Amino acid sequence: MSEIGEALAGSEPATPARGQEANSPFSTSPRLVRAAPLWRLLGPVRGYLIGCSILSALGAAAGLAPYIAIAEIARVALAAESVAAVSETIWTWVLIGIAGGALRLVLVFFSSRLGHYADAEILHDIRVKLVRRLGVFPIGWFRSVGSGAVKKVMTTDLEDMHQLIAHALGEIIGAAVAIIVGIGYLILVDWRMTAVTVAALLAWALFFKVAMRSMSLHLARLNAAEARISAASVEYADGITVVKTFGTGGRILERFAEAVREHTEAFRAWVDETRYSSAAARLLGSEMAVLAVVMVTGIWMISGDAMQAADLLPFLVVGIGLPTAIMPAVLGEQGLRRGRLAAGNIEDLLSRPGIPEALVARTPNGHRIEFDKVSFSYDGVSDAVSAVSAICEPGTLTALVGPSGAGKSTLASLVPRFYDVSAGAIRIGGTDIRAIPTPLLLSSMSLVFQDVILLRDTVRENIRIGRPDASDDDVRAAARAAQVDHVIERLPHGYDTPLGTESAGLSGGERQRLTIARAILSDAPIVILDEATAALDPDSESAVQAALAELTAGKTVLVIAHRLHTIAGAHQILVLDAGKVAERGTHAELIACRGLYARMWRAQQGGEAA
Ligand SMILES: Nc1ncnc2c1ncn2[C@@H]1O[C@H](COP(=O)(O)OP(=O)(O)OP(=O)(O)O)[C@@H](O)[C@H]1O
Repeated sequence: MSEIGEALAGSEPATPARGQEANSPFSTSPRLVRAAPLWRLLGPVRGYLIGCSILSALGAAAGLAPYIAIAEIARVALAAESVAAVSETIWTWVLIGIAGGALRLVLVFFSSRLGHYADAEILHDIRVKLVRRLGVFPIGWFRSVGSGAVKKVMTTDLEDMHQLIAHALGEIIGAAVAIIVGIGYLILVDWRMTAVTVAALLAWALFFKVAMRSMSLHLARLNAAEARISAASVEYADGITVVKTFGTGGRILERFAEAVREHTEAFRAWVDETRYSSAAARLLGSEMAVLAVVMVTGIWMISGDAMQAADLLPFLVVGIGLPTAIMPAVLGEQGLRRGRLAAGNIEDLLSRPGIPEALVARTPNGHRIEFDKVSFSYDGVSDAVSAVSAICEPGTLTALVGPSGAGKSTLASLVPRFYDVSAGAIRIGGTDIRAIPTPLLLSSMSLVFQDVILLRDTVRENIRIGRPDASDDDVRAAARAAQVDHVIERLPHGYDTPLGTESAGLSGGERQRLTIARAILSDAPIVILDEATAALDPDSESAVQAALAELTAGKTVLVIAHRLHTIAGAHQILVLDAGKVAERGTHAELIACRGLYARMWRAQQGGEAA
């Protein structure tokens, strides 16, 4: 529990996101790409980015100097009677050209460094915020959204942010400044020729705009498809055992294929939409097209004495370079668009409400659990748990039994607030659990679930999660109490053996006892067990039962059990049926009343005897 508690302790209050649209990884509707989330997210590094932009702008302006110098040298030389007469001016332009080129290198270098500083800082900041935020989401949210969608935000969206901050921003600003300075210079040379050149560029821009018309929509569709592929891949990897066992992977592979198909279709639609206009734009925007326009107009003006021949040179040197300068701006714009989309997704995740925390936090007085007319519905339509009332006293064991789907796991998961009750209240020590700070609530209970979750860490650290400050001796004592000490000693590096996904070859029962050792170490006063001894062989089961007896002694214990003989000694048994408490009492009382429990007991005894 304490790892969850720690994540929660570091949580930050949610920042409400303004003006957000329904968005991709967490919904299927396409997002409107907006700048506001990006602007807010980049808040901490705006200083760096402004510096990076200024240096990039100055670098781009300086980068034009060599071209302008070449054009000016040619103009001066052509206009002069002898080159010797203008040699001083020519050398000045040579120096300006060389200095401009050198300055550009220096400025671009520092601009890029600032961009990467900003990138490293903001991505670290966002990653930390995201991880903290994930810690405050109700577990139910992860189940409904899928870890693949979260993974997409943590990988693809962060990569898009990196591309934007470290590369696209500088490229866009550099290109914009190069175009403005270039056009400004050409206006000084001849405004009429400049007008013709700019008109050619505008025609190109128009074609490109048409080509990019539905880019935003397609990008959102591609984005959503990527999220689905990611979710399906994670599902496939998680369920690989089932997939291999049954050969085809059935629905999982179908979902994966569906996501890939959707991605291909979205990509094809995007290519179809843009291929003609983009090809035409490329042709019109190529240097040759602009050169043709400049040459024809220039020669026409020169032959009509409307312009001097030397004035054509700047248009040939600088003017035809403008389309080349536009491309980085266009590519950078795509980076900006992706970055804005990514920022929207990230902000969505950061602003998603976590578990609501009470304004006035209260501390429970003891560890008595009280269910007071508790109802809960997953879909808001039908109740999975309906008006359940019960009291679990400290030092007693309450068992939840009932047919499959009766609501046992749901009721148990309401106690650690994996979900919040829809009606009624759960109190611990007389305090509504919604008023208890979540880290305190979670640290007051040990949860031992059917799914054994071991982390990629040593055996020792896997147990120590239960109490991070526990000494090695405490860890060993907990392992002994959980009957797993001798198993650990036999591992290649004992307590220092790293556990991978295969958990160093530990059996199911041994893995379960490891998590029980973790719970014993945390020594929380409330224990919730969900099917802890399911699917074990008799030897493992008796070892696990002994470990559990050690864990639960003197605690407030809530056990979900299918095999009734394991809870026949419970102080109280709640028999759930269709979300309601159908019967309650001790084993003897329930057998005597010959109801649902007695039937289940007889059926199991018969089954076991057979
Ligand atoms: N995450 C979920 N989303 C929607 N419905 C759910 C979810 N989990 C359970 N349910 C539904 O809620 C009801 C109660 O399920 P729950 O898992 O609590 O029953 P259970 O008694 O623990 O069953 P089992 O013994 O089979 O584990 C069932 O109808 C189930 O389909």
